[in-house]
Amino acid sequence: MTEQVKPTGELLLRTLAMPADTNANGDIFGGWIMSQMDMAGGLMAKAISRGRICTVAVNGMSFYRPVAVGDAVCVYGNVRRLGNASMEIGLEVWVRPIAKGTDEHYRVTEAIFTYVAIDAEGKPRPLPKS
Ligand SMILES: CC(=O)SCCNC(=O)CCNC(=O)[C@H](O)C(C)(C)COP(=O)(O)OP(=O)(O)OC[C@H]1O[C@@H](n2cnc3c(N)ncnc32)[C@H](O)[C@@H]1OP(=O)(O)O
Repeated sequence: MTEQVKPTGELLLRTLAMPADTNANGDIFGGWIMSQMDMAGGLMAKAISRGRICTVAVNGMSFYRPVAVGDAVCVYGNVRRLGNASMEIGLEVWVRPIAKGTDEHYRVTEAIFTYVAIDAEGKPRPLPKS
């Protein structure tokens, strides 16, 4: 893993890791983190496509460091590729362990999520031109 000093992309979502989101080790459950990423990327995909979307693929998912209860969890996104109906969005999760009272800010997870713009019948629709 290459240590990044700052996030890539736009801040899409900020939330707090809660006790209900822990796994058997007492750390935050990876599925919860993926869900936050999907929501954040989905927000960006909806804005780009100006309408309904669905998630079709998740690639290159890497978990670098654990997330603890009380951490501020921030999801950043950047557009990697726009196709006819599809959108590849690079997502990074960064943590601020605010409960520790430090200025630390580090990347814990990244992945590329692919979304497809769909119409009311769930069929792919072309992305708007501008
Ligand atoms: C919140 C949530 O959404 S949870 C996740 C739930 N997700 C779903 O229910 C999605 C289920 N999948 C589907 O309904 C269908 O696969 C659809 C509607 C997304 C796509 O239907 P398809 O018949 O595959 O459409 P088609 O072959 O025309 O592909 C449409 C676009 O999606 C892309 N695509 C489809 N499947 C994938 C995939 N697995 N990975 C990457 N891109 C994909 C295609 O490359 C194409 O991109 P382009 O238009 O930019 O060239």
